[in-house]
Amino acid sequence: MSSIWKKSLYRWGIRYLHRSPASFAEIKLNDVGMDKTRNIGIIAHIDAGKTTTTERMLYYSGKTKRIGNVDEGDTVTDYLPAERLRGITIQSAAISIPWNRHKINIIDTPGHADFTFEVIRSLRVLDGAVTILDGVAGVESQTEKVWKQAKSLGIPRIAFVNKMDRPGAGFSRTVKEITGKLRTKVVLCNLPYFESVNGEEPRFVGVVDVLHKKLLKWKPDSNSTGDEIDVINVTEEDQTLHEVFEMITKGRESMVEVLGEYDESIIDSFLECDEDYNKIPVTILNKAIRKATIDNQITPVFCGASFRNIGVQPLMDGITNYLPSPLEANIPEVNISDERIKKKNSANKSVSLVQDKYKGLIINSNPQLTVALAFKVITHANRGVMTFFRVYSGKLYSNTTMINTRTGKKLNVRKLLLMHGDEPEEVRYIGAGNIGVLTGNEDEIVTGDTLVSHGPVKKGFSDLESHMKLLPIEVPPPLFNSGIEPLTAGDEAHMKECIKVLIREDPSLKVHVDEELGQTILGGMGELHLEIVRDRLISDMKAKVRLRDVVVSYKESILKNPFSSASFKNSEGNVTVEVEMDSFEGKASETTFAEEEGAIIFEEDNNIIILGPDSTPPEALAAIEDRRWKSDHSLEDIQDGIIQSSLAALQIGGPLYGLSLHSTVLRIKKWNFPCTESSTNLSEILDVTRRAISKYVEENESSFGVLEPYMETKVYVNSGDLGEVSHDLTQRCKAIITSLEDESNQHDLDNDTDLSHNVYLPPDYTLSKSEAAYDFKLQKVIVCETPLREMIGYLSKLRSMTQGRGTFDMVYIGMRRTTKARLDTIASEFSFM
Ligand SMILES: Nc1nc2c(ncn2[C@@H]2O[C@H](COP(=O)(O)OP(=O)(O)OP(=O)(O)O)[C@@H](O)[C@H]2O)c(=O)[nH]1
Repeated sequence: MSSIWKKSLYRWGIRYLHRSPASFAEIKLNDVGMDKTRNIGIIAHIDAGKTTTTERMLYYSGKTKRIGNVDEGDTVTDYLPAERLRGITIQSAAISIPWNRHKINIIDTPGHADFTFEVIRSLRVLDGAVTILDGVAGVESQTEKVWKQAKSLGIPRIAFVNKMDRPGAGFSRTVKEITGKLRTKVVLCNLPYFESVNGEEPRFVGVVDVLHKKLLKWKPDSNSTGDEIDVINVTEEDQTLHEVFEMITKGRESMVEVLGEYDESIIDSFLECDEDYNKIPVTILNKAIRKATIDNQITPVFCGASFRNIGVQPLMDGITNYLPSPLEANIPEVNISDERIKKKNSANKSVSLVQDKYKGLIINSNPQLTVALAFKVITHANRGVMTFFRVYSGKLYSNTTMINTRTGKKLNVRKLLLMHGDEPEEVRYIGAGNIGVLTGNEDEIVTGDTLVSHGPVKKGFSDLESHMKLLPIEVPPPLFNSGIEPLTAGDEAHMKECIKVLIREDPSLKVHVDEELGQTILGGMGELHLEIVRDRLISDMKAKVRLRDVVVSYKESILKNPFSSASFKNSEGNVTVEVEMDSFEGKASETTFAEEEGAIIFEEDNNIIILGPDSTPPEALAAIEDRRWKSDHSLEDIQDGIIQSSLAALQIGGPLYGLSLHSTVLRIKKWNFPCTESSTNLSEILDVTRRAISKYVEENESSFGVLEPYMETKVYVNSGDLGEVSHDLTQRCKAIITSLEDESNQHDLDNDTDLSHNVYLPPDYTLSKSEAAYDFKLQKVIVCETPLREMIGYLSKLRSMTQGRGTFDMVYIGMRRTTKARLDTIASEFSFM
């Protein structure tokens, strides 16, 4: 009893029978209320199908007239030439689409680990995320990484198990990995449906909608765009669909069990419905799923095959049904700071800016004020500098004034745009909860800046308003370096201009000039990252430059504390600075200091600078007290100057190879400055600080050593290849193997509780019949720690050892000391860093 079930679909709001280009024309996207807005990101491992799925969403919403394909290089979201050429996403594209009388602002993010920063900055402005998983590969490393980041920001997620059409796809296996590796409870909204025609292998043709008790089948025809869906009512009486009915009943039963833990209304409804799972109304279930998802208690799971145009529309419904509106989202903290230097309070070890925290202030208590976060700055070939921002409160209007609270500078808001991939739409304002673009203001805004405005009202900014700061965006450290030089001296000015543009766009790209060698060094997240930078410089920006080989980013650090300090005085003897150094392991932000109550602690590039509580000269404090302070510079100016100068000195480098210092604690033990004289120059204390640090470094050269980046590496191989691959890892790659595990149960090792225990998991039909399933059972995971340098080009080596079957992934774990033996091998690479 198959029917095209048009009317009922509309009743539950789904518009997926006929794509209607004008479906939302009656409602202007910019006027959709906050409650009907969804800011979502699409996150996943590389190649899981994010762009493919996004393209379908654009098409079904009526936003595009044809489906773009990654493999043909004609997608809307991957619009950079480098993206289309490589078939990967590099920049997060922002696009607004209508669906279900809602507006979905989608950000399609890159999956490659080299572009993790792009994902992090996008996550900061999202209210919810769709995690796309490859049904064959399951939960991959980058998915785990971005999932954790989304979780730490409190962003609710739904999961989409994609590529269900591929041989070896395992829905239930992937769900087990979701619960195991991602540690979340799940509610399975859709189950995969396979059909066998004429005794052929079963083919994935649709999904079982557990909530609505329907079977949704898409046309298997390869020319079908997936607009038409055969919607079949599943009832107990229909014997032909007996199996599907069973799936729905079991699916609902486990849904009720999982949701019942959070929501009593589910249990009440179950009892009212004579304990019949199939009688519980959809509205009750939907409400409970929505609440538990927004509270980050569960993850709703959908499945499909985007490439075959199967299963995308129910996922879109899931977005509007279960992900939060900006009103329900986890609003980032707002800090009010009147300090120009970052302070870290030793008592709570927080690196956030001190002073009062007004959590939730923006939306709730000051709706008139417009507060926005600039999360991305790009330079467009025709439109110039474009700043992507998210408005958290109020409305940002064109032709008004705003203040950048980082610099305290007032800026003009000229043109405002809503972006649809590369297509702009000029608008008069962008309201709270939305993502927009402002043009102009070159060099005035960088990623992470907070922008405050009074909207169209002309008035000045109070002290409080001009010091508001939304939680900043953390920039990961660069792991690879490459020297860059102009082809001729005449090309240098243009090279510098181009680098400036790239750095403004991408804060994970670092530039450093080695004064001694006269060499400019670019630092990036990976080989691909720097390769793309080179392509952009040479092909897009026409810079005449040469980039040297990409090498790992090494650092120097003090390895043993000599318990001495160094002091430096200027020639008149009235400015002095005394310093000492120490080191720490791990992340600066997680390092604790026992006795630093009252100290100013500044952290950058994983170095910590401490202005101890007793470092300020008692004469200076007395001069402030007795109003004898005459200097043109305040105490804060001097402290700020000392910190900035220390930072520069740490960048200049260590005594061994001139590599920048890392994991170093620099203590300013004492400083003095003639504050009762007006004419003293601030630059004097900056110079003395730098010289005191150089003196310390020179005097303690023997205590310094080299650090190199280490990765936690997971290598996936068949058991037959285990011996050769392990041997190669330990011998050639200098790996320390920490464990050897079976792929199939790897996720259960760390955690005893099986979060999938009461979830109904249908049999994975395709698995037992496919070669891939066989491989999966035999797959082993070698978990090890490796120096990053030895992993360059590892994939091709691994492939040749495993007949192309082995894969690996790695995550940066920190800088480690380089052994003497390794130093001899790698020291030649230091010359161009
Ligand atoms: N068989 C099959 N292939 C798919 C499916 N979805 C995507 N693909 C293919 O998988 C490859 C990767 O798809 P993308 O959409 O570029 O994946 P992505 O996650 O956006 O990749 P990055 O942007 O590079 O991170 C392409 O060759 C797609 O055609 C699917 O449902 N089934």
